[in-house]
Amino acid sequence: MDFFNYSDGQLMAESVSVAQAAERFGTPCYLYSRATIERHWHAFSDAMGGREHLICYAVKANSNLAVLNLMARLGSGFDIVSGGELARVLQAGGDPAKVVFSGVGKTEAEMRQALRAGILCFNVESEAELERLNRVAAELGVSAPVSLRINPDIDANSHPYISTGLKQNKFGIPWDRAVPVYQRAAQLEHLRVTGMDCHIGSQLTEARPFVEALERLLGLMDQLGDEGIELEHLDLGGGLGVPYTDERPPSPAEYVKALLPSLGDRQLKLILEPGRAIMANAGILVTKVEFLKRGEDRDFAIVDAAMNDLLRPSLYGAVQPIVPVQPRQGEARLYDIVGPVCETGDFLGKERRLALAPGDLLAVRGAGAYGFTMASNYNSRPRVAELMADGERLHLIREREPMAQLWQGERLLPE
Ligand SMILES: Cc1ncc(COP(=O)(O)O)c(C=O)c1O
Ligand SMILES: N[C@@H](CCCC[NH3+])C(=O)O
Repeated sequence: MDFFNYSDGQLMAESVSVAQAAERFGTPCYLYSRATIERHWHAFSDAMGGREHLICYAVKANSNLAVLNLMARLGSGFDIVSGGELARVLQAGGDPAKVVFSGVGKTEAEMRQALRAGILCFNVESEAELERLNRVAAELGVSAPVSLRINPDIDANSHPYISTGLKQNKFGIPWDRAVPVYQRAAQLEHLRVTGMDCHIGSQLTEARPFVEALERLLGLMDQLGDEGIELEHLDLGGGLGVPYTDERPPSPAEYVKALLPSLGDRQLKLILEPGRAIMANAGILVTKVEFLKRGEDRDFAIVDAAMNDLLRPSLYGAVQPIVPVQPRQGEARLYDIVGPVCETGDFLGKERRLALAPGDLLAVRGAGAYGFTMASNYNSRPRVAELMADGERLHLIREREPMAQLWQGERLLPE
């Protein structure tokens, strides 16, 4: 459920006309809906009933400061994967005590930064990382809160690039090493073992793999309990899918409800790290048709947005709906919707049946997650503006990059 609907033949973002937003701030632009973001966040939180929990929004999905600030105002925690994401969270007013730090390659500098900020815990992904974290914490004279990311070897049935919980993936500590690594962690003087973590993949469309992972982790926790290692929290990661087209994933409420029975009355805080499920359908990418071109066996609609603005179709073959902002009468034809970037793989959608004329506006739906955050300057294209609708109000939350920013920091060689 989102707040992008048609009214009087016009696509609206809440009560804001998308066409007027494009007129005012130009295209391409990302346009988000505050009400949708808040609704999705609450859907997770409300389904928890009385259970102790923390929603740690996955910053990588959309890290605009205005988005992070909305999360902070809701009381959200954050899942980060870099020092840059931590800096953004702090800049946006997020609470460092609600930050979990994931990722396989944390540098010493990032560890220092996070220890100084006082984050909730490090989701440690390898034995070498554990040793490094202990050393860095010792240098600072502090104790680092640690949760081990366990790779439960579970098939998420998602795209191979975004499945993370199989033993051939680079993520997490192998299932069969979990107990000895916990024992090692418990011995290290500058670590405090607080939790267990996993993240099995992204865009999962069924609850079953999550429940399986949860049960595997709970079994492991019981084993650790026998060894005298008691944990305070269990972090099940993110990964709940969204309906882009005809996928039918469980809703956040159905997903949380599927998890709760396995937890029973254990005194354990449940952490979730949703990104896509909160943001994907809270945003659209608005783009203008520059040219229509008749091809041999298909037509092309050449639009002003490209793979550098929204990479998912090119990278994963992801299919996201593309709809007219002001639907017109007339003959609908089959179009490949392509951008101006010099790559054959530069497309936003293939074989879409649309009635189009040059100058028309299109909206790519489901673009609020992994849209702007994966954007690049390829072909020296400035990154686009980001807007947020809030009821009848429209806010510019990131300016379109000025040309000069393209070469900011670059230097010529001396004569
Ligand atoms: C460790 C971790 N947590 C959370 C997420 C968020 O995933 P999603 O956006 O699928 O909810 C990801 C990305 O897949 C991740 O790698
Ligand atoms: N970027 C991916 C998801 C990867 C999630 C990051 N762990 C996507 O757009 O679907």
